[in-house]
Amino acid sequence: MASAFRPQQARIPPALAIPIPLLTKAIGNLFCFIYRFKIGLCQLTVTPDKERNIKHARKAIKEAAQKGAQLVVLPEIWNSPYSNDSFPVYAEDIDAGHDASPSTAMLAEVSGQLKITIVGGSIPERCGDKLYNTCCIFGTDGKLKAKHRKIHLFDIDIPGKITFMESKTFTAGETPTIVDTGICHDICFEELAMIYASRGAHLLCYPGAFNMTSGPSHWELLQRSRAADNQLYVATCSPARDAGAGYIAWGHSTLVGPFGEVIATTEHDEDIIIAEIDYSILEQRRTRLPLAKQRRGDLYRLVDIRRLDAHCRL
Ligand SMILES: NC(=O)CCC(=O)C(=O)O
Repeated sequence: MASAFRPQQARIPPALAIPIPLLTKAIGNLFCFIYRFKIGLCQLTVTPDKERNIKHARKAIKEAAQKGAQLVVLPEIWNSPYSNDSFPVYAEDIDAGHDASPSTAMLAEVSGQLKITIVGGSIPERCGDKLYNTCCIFGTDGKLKAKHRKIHLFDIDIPGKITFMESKTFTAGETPTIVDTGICHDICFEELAMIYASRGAHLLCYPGAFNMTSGPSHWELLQRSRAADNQLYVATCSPARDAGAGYIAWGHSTLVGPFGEVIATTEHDEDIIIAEIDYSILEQRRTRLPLAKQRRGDLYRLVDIRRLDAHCRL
């Protein structure tokens, strides 16, 4: 997830602020009234057996929670192989209820049971005749807080290296999600991260499946850039690497801090990273290096088109 944590929330007395998240406000905004909490990044192996993938994710979420994580993040496309042939087969109609979506049913059950927030990576979503690459965020009450459809589909063609066209099967989402999560390729777009930051996000989560070409060159660089530019935390969660898969994931799930520093990371095998996030350092760092104040709004400006759209439900 990326949990938005807005300035007025800093007035909440610390006694209330630690450690229980008193959650959520209306219309999709997820507010975590806490300064410090543990995040769990579950870098999972993904197989063609969907039932196994769901059971496996459930087990990993429980393990992360037992280790103290109050917010757990799963990888991009964790219930299905990452392939255009598989997406339509594994897709679930999330809006049609738990029977039609065993993957999100599990997330709802576990988040409520363990009283944790889950950023459910992403799964292929079927909506009418369209497919989306969709991340569902569940609150501590087990309720769906937001659904983010990947906005920037991953189309790449580097001859001899990698060709993958998500747009062959997926339709792009149209709305930035105020719970402030992106999916994978969304991390390449600084404007999106800036919009989230300007709306008060202190943590951006990107479930992501980079590959053996873009992973080594860009994965860490992009996370650290998004974090340093916007002075916030960035969390990424990848599938574990399967060298035999059609699309080989890079792995290296990571938490980056507001100076662009890597706080915790892993290699490419299955792993659960547990790391602490401390929102209180954000204000201190933003005071010491006041990028937001130094920005030259007289020379350049980011236009948040959705904010101007009166019909947009945030
Ligand atoms: N699944 C993805 O969106 C991969 C993104 C990626 O590798 C990139 O370079 O961007």
